Amino acid sequence: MVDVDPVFVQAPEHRPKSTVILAEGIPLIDLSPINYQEEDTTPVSEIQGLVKQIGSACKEWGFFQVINHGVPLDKRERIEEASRKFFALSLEEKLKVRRDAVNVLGYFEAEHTKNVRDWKEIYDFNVQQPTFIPPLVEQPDDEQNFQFQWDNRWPQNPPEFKEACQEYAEEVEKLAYKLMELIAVSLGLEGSRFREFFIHNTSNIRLNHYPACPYPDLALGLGHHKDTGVLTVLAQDDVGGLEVRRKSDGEWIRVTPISNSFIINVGDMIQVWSNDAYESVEHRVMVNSEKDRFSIPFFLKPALYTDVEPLQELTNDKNPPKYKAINWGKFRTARMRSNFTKSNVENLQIYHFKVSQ
Ligand SMILES: O=C(O)CCC(=O)C(=O)O
Ligand SMILES: [Fe+2]
Repeated sequence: MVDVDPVFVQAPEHRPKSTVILAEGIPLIDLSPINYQEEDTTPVSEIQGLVKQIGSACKEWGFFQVINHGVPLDKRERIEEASRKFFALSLEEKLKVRRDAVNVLGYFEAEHTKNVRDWKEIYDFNVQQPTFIPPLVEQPDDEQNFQFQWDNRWPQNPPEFKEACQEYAEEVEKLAYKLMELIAVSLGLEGSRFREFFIHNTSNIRLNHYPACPYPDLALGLGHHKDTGVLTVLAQDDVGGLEVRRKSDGEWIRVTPISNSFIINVGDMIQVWSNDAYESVEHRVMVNSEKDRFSIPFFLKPALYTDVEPLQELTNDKNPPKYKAINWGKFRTARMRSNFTKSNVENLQIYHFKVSQ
């Protein structure tokens, strides 16, 4: 045990507990009502029921699982297979598409969450290409290295990788937009209220590989964090290890894998838009000493130029805006930087934008 690299070691209060509480309470929502072939055949009452379920899941948990979601299983299996093949390549091969401080997309094996290194390797690609970076996003430290767009870095192997990724992205993105419509309605807004923010979206998909770990009681696959984007649609395999911090009592709850389901979680930007009506929730990933684990989150994110602030319709004299506007591009860039090093400074969080009341 003494030879574990200290960069991976979690502070005692963040280490896994020996007892696991299973997530019986996490809402399981059947999305069949939005997946009728002909739209007008869906009874209104079913949609209303669904909206209600989504609204209370977002309020009480910030986390829920969905089934009958409309994403074809063959597309999901294809990207899962491509991901396994990619991570099985030699490190040298994977490093050919490694991300760096300038281009944020590609392979990365040294990610830190809250300044502790995660026991995982990842591959990121953006759904919409190219991603143009407006000049206001960041003052480059070094003009020559400043990029005006982020490009996906596709590996040569496995040969079907790019196509598998793109086909899956198209489907999972549709699901994310449907969920956003339901969320909008559940907040009393027009279903299309959020659409404008995603015209030049920066949504991305991440392939996560958590190798079996000899120190599962000291390290985490992914340290506790909240997702910064708008909404996450996560495909996890059958190994398990994801834990969510229950809002009601702060306990860490294990999310039991359900085959062909997705885990949905509210991100920081919904929290800001909804003026804290729906809050993003902390989660983390355990590793184990026997099995590798794979997961594939889709992160719905707005355009870089978006100023995210509490929506006017959701604030009033009695419920004044709790946040100042957050420029998504600046926020995202600041967070990206902090992923590169183990520093002692906390990275940028939405509460730094809280209006003092
Ligand atoms: O691997 C998982 O189950 C969760 C991944 C996650 O939370 C993330 O990548 O932000
Ligand atoms: Fe996450």
